Amino acid sequence: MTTQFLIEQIRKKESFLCIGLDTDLDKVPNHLLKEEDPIFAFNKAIIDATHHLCVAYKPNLAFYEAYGIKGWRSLERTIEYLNMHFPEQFTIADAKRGDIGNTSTRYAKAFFEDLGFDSVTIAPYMGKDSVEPFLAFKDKHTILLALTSNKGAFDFQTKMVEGQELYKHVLETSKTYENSENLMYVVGATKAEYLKGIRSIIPNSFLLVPGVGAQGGSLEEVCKYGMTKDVGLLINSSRGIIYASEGVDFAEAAADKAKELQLHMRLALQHQ
Ligand SMILES: O=C(O)c1cc(=O)[nH]c(=O)n1[C@@H]1O[C@H](COP(=O)(O)O)[C@@H](O)[C@H]1O
Repeated sequence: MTTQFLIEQIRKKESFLCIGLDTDLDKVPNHLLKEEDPIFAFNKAIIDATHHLCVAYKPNLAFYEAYGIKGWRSLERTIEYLNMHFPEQFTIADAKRGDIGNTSTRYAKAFFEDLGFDSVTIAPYMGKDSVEPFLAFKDKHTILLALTSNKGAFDFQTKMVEGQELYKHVLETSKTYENSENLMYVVGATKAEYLKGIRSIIPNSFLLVPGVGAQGGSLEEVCKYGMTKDVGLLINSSRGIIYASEGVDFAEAAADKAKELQLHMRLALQHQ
């Protein structure tokens, strides 16, 4: 998907919501456990109930890999379902990969070609030759971890290196990579106060912003400091939406939560 198409979808739907499909069999409603593929049945119901309110879905690979080959099959069915029925949705494989060049190329093929995702999350720690193989794919997006939402972000990411925080080096250095126009960045909603500084380095890039809802980040603050003229934000919520109810009404409850966020986003877009 091109960035331009994503921007058009955001304008059309008045939403920059990304729904995280962190599907956990300990949390899905009991009646679904009788299904042949309960993870896919859950994801399908969530997608059917929410697709008009969001522009992106982000399955987190850990939740699928935890169930071995069955989990991988559920992931495959989920991305196939999205690509076939909702091709306007931007899809993110939240895999947090990155390795030496020839290995990164294989990861890129797995997520972009075999599974058919639009984007993948990547850890920047191994540097240029670990990131560029992902960037080589046209109309595919590499979402680099910049400043993450968790407490551990302060262990390394905010440490001063040669007079500047490490995450700022990640932003600046990655701009010099080949095909850097295919980069997006992760910035946690819990770190909204850093967004002004981040925007001074990457004024236009899209940011994937997790951490609203269950982790306590503020949607309003993220919009205030992170929004660009082309919006430039995808705000993710996973647990806060998909586990809004444990009962048979789980998909409707998820849609209600998604709608709440979308209404805030509509307001933010109107006041842009
Ligand atoms: O890359 C991510 O998506 C990510 C980066 C980050 O800094 N923090 C973060 O929470 N995430 C992911 O975003 C999702 C957040 O889920 P909730 O806290 O349930 O909304 C999880 O899948 C996390 O793995």
